[in-house]
Formats: sequence, C-alpha cells, structure tokens
Amino acid sequence: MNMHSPPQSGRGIGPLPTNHPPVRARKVGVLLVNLGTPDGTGYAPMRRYLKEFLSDRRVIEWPRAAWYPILYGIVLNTRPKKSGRAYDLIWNTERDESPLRTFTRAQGEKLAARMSGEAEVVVDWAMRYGTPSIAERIDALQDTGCDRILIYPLYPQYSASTTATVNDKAFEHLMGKRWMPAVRTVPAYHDDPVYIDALARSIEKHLGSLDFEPERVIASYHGIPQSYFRKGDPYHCHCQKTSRLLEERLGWPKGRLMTTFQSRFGPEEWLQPYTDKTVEALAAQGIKRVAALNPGFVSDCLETLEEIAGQVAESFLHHGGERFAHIPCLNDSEEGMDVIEAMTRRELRGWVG
Ligand SMILES: C=CC1=C(C)c2cc3[nH]c(cc4nc(cc5[nH]c(cc1n2)c(C)c5CCC(=O)O)C(CCC(=O)O)=C4C)c(C)c3C=C
Ligand SMILES: [Fe+2]
Ligand SMILES: [Fe+2]
Repeated sequence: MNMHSPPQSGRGIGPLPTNHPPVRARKVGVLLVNLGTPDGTGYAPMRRYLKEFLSDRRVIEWPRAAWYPILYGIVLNTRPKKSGRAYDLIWNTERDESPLRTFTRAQGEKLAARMSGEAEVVVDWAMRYGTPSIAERIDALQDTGCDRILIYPLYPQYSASTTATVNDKAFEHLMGKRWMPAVRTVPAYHDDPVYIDALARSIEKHLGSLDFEPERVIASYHGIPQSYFRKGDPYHCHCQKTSRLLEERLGWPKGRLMTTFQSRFGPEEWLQPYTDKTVEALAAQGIKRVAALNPGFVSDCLETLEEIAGQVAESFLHHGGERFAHIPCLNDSEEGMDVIEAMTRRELRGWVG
C-alpha cells in the first residue's frame, strides 16, 4: 500500500506532508546469490573478476602482507589470460555470458513463476563477485517495496568461503541504510530430503540415458584448504553427509559412489581425496567406465564443465579409461527447481501465506 494515495484522513492520521519520504507496498524479496563470473573472457574483465574474488578474506585467509604481493605480482598477471582461455571453451556465445550466469538467471525466472501465487513475493538474483551485484539487487528489491528479504546463497553445503561471504556482503551493504529490511538467510541444506531426492532422481535419469554402465560414480565437490577445515569450517562434514545420504537413497552397494574434492588453488593441502588423482588411480586399477557429478554446485560452471567434463574426462581416457560421463548439475531442471522452491518456501514461513 502506498501511504500517499489515498491520503490516510479516514484513520485520523491526516494526509502525509508533501515532503514525507515515499513509503511503498510491503513486499517480500527473495535474492538468489551465486558465486560470480567474469563479464567477458578478455584480459580486462577476467582480471577485474579475479581481483574482486581473490581479494576476499573469506576466500584467501592468508595475511594480506603475504598474499597481496603474490596476488598483484603473479596471479593477476598470469591467471586472467589462462582462465580466459578456459572460459572461452564453455562460454554461452548466444547470450555472451558464462553458463553460471545463464543458469542463475533461469533459476531466478523459474522460481518467480513457481512463487507467482504469492502476490507479495518478488524474486531476484545476484552474484557475490561481478554483476549484477548483491548491493544493486538489494536496492532494487527495496525500490519495489520489499521490507523483508530472504538472502539465498546458492550453496547446499556451508563454507565460510561461499555461504558466509554472501551474507557478509549483503549485511555490509545494509550497514549503510537508515531503514534496513528484515533479513533472513537460507541455511545449508546438504542433508535436506528434497535435495537428496532431487540429486538421486537426476542421477537415475542421466545414468538411464547412457549407453554404458559406470563401474564407479564420483561425487566431486569443490575443495577448500585443509587449514580452513581444521579451523572449524563444517564444509567437509556437509559434503560427506550429502554423499552418505545420496548413497542410501540410491540403494547402491558401498564403494560405487565415491566422494572427492576438486579445483585446488595455491600451494596448500586441500581436502582429499583429489578428484583428478582419484580418476587417474581408477584408470590405473583397470576401471574402464566412470560417471561424475558435482552435488555442491547448484549450476554448471567453469569448474564442472571445463574441469570435470573437460580436463578430468580427458585425463581418465588418457590413463586407460574408456568411457566417462558428466552428469549435469541440477541447474534449472525440474529437480533443481523443486529444491530451490522447497528451500524458499520453508524459509519464508511466517512471512508469506
Ligand atoms: C582459496 C581459493 C578458493 C576457495 C577456498 C574456493 C572455494 C569454493 N569455490 C566454490 C565454487 C566456485 N569456484 C569457482 C571458481 C574458482 N574458485 C577459486 C578459488 C577458490 N574457491 C578460483 C581461483 C576460481 C576461478 C577459476 C579461474 O577463473 O581460473 C567457480 C566457477 C565460477 C564460474 O564462473 O564458472 C565456482 C562455482 C565453492 C563451492 C567453494 C567452497 C566450498
Ligand atoms: Fe572456487
Ligand atoms: Fe578449476
């Protein structure tokens, strides 16, 4: 309800003074937030994106005095070109954007359609790094009248380097506001039956469409440095629990589903076993047919398409494997949207309906 029209005289308040700031209809915002992505694959956009990403203290926890000389002296000089070439292999040329952005937008649009029965709900999407920014989309939600906002970090497993930094960024922006919306954040849903069931249905569907039966199925999660885990990040436990529940739901014999960690960055030890080493070892053991999925990624992206479906697949075949299949992320599939809708509705309880 816009309190300027009609004037509130019937309730004894009287018309608001003409210099009163606007007061808008009460709506509830849902902001899906994914990691981020460069705006292009050239040197400048790649460098801008990597600079923002790798300057985040939640991502690189090293003391700045040790990290910045490496970041500015080496990483930001060499990585933009190398990563740009990798993004070129997976770029959505039709829309001139990365797959991560395409899928995140589609998830936002499909969630909006699924929530259309709730007139007060407004759905939007943003990126932690790059565009559209969290700040811009929070402002846009407030401009449409949202006085309550649900921040939905698109990560089933909690990690400080992903979930927490999304929430940090949202609250950092809200610090500058006189009239702050009420805020909720979506917790990890690594063990939610709706999520486990969606993964299982997706696996069954994709394995059923293959012309071979994989001897091993690898659940490959993005890694984090072991030091983060030792400091108390629950990410590793969340990943292990997702895999255990998935294996139970699928009813598979022990050992068919393997849990591994990918995408190492820098010299530290990361969570193990490593995906690339595991796949090479399987090939060396005489395993010929493998499928891999990425349960921790809500959308396909560089790390799933170029790293797993590209490099890791190639390495498996190179080391003696014969067939390798990548099972797509849940993306904006029916199964994927069932999860996003269920988490949204659960967290909106009391605000909506
Ligand atoms: C110390 C560095 C990193 C940590 C910790 C980290 C955690 C982490 N990341 C994701 C999800 C994604 N990461 C992606 C890319 C990516 N990640 C790192 C480093 C760390 N990630 C780098 C340097 C890069 C960029 C790779 C490159 O450009 O060369 C992406 C892909 C984005 C895309 O546009 O496709 C995702 C998604 C998770 C889930 C996670 C911790 C749990
Ligand atoms: Fe990452
Ligand atoms: Fe990678």
